[in-house]
Amino acid sequence: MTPHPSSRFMECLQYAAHKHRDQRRKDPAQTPYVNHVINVSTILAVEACIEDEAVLMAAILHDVVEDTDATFADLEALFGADVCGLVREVTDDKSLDKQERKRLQIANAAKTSPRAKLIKLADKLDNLRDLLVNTPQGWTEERRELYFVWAKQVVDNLRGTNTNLELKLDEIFRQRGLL
Ligand SMILES: Nc1nc2c(ncn2[C@@H]2O[C@H](COP(=O)(O)OP(=O)(O)O)[C@@H](OP(=O)(O)OP(=O)(O)O)[C@H]2O)c(=O)[nH]1
Ligand SMILES: [Mn+2]
Repeated sequence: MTPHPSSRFMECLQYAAHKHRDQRRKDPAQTPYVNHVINVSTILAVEACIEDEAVLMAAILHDVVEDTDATFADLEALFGADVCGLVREVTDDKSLDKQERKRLQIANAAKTSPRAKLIKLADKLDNLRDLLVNTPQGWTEERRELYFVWAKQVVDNLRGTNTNLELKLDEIFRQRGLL
């Protein structure tokens, strides 16, 4: 039988597309935000060969609490405690100021579970691939460069999780002279 996406997975896609519907990425083309979360889940399925469905679902939902009116209670009711817990692990606390959130991403990366680390690696890979070709609107060259430096500090605390993803991230860091 041909494998097919589960109805749970399809509902995740539909939910994320709906919640992020008015949000755009910061690239000059103002790509719909949902493209990013689809990229992250696709990186995990295709490039990291992850078959753990809760991880692929949490990748689709990874920015939905941070960036929309969705709550963890919503995710738990709709998609269950496992998926919700993974999203919780990769969600920044938006009540903190930006500098503190950036510092905590580095510090908390090491304490994250291996399944949530996969999502974080794929998230950074997609953001960095985008930054190689685009400067987000309103960013200076210096800010773009500092994002690569910061992302490497986060990734350094996620290592030992997935060889494929780490090799691809390292290729980018090498290209930028950081490795
Ligand atoms: N590269 C890139 N990033 C974009 C774009 N549009 C939005 N972003 C988001 O911007 C964040 C980086 O910008 P910052 O100024 O450092 O952070 P902030 O948005 O949280 O204030 C990334 O979040 P992050 O905290 O690193 O990860 P996450 O929020 O995606 O988990 C990324 O998801 C885009 O067009 N290109
Ligand atoms: Mn993201």
